[in-house]
Amino acid sequence: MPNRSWTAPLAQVPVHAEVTIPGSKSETNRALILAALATGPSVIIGGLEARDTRLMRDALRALGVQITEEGDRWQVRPPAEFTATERIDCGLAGTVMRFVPPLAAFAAGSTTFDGDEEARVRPMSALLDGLQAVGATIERTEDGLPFTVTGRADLPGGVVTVDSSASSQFISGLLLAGARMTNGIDVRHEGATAVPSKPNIDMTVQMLRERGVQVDDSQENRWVVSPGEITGGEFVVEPDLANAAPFLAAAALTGGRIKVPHWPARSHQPGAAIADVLALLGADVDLEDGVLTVEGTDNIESVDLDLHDASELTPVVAVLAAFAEHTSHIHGVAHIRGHETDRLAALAEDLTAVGCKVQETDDGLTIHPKLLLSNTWRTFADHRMVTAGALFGLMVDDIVLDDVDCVSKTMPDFVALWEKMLADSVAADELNDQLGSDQAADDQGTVDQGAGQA
Ligand SMILES: O=C(O)C1=C[C@@H](OP(=O)(O)O)[C@@H](O)[C@H](O)C1
Ligand SMILES: C=C(OP(=O)(O)O)C(=O)O
Repeated sequence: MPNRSWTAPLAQVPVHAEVTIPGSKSETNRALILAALATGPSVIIGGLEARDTRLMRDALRALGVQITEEGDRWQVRPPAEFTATERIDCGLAGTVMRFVPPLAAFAAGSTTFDGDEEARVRPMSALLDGLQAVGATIERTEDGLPFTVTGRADLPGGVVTVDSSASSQFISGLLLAGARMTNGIDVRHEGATAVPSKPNIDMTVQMLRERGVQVDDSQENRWVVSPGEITGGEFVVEPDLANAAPFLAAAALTGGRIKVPHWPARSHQPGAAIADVLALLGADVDLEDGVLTVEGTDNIESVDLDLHDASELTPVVAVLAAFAEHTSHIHGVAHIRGHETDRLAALAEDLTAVGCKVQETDDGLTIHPKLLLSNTWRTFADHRMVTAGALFGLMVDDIVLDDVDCVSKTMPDFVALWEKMLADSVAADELNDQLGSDQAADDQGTVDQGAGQA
């Protein structure tokens, strides 16, 4: 399919809208995996409908799981035993390539995993080493896709030491399947740097505990999952807070106001950090009755931010930094060179093309804001480069994204939601003008009347 380009619309007025964000990719795909491993049926409510979760459902079905979608209620029936399948397509989904192989390791037979061309360079070896250590057989040529998993229903499990510096998903993948292993699993991280995206591991632990699994995470860099049953049940998915970020950032950038309903009071999604990050960047942020409101002020503050725990936010923060008065620094995100694309290189290229001065560091970016120009914004098959380009295009005319469809990885309705946000903002502005002129006419009437009475 040819790439579809899209000219990001300019903000005609400061944005002013309420935006309902679809379900979290990370929670949806964990809920599906855990429902597949459970001892009884589950219902997932509000799961994300997007490419990554479609690939996950297809992968699980191929391993023998029954899934039926009725609107936003998905019924999941686990199989008595997983069945091996010829090929599983991971697309570009980290959660599929890192969470599904441990399930294939319970199937007696061989399953080959492959994915998009861009997926073949994403790191995998820590997970594959870990799976070998717990008893699976892996055939592989490189540190990545494609590879073949040959499993057994009675996978022993046990102690596994992995270097998870490149992604938290290696640990999450092993933990999610650990309770089903004969001895459970005891995962330790030993590596050059701290595990990134730690809140995502906390999310894994919490979702396991909600399903009756015992997890000991009391020691740093060690997670112990006891063998036992994973219970089914009914589970509700939170909105995807990383996908809320570009909409909320639009308020900060245009001096407008965006409200996002159903914002969780507490969440293990790294995207929850957007509220604090936007406050640091100068916006007014308020959470009341489950609605997060971000209101832009006149300026974007420059920042010095460690995004190691919330690296999904890097593209949005980098774009905001391009509109600050002074230089900003982002660090702690070396591992995002292994995300959908090398995000540090991609952001440096796009921001340089539109006039900023950007330095890539080992683990981040230094962004000096400069004259901003129209240009092509390359998206590198990365959904977050689409949302970042849209954000940039609110302020600079004629920003053309070379491929917008890759946003379907986690938000197929992004363009519609973005354009609706802008249309609602124009409508709110016109209404405001109308109310303003009605009020002025009323005031004038009062003055005239008053004058007549005098
Ligand atoms: O477990 C998860 O659901 C995720 C973990 C993180 O990956 P890394 O640890 O590779 O950053 C995050 O960036 C990704 O979007 C989703
Ligand atoms: C890194 C991301 O995705 P994945 O789940 O494919 O790793 C992301 O969505 O920012």
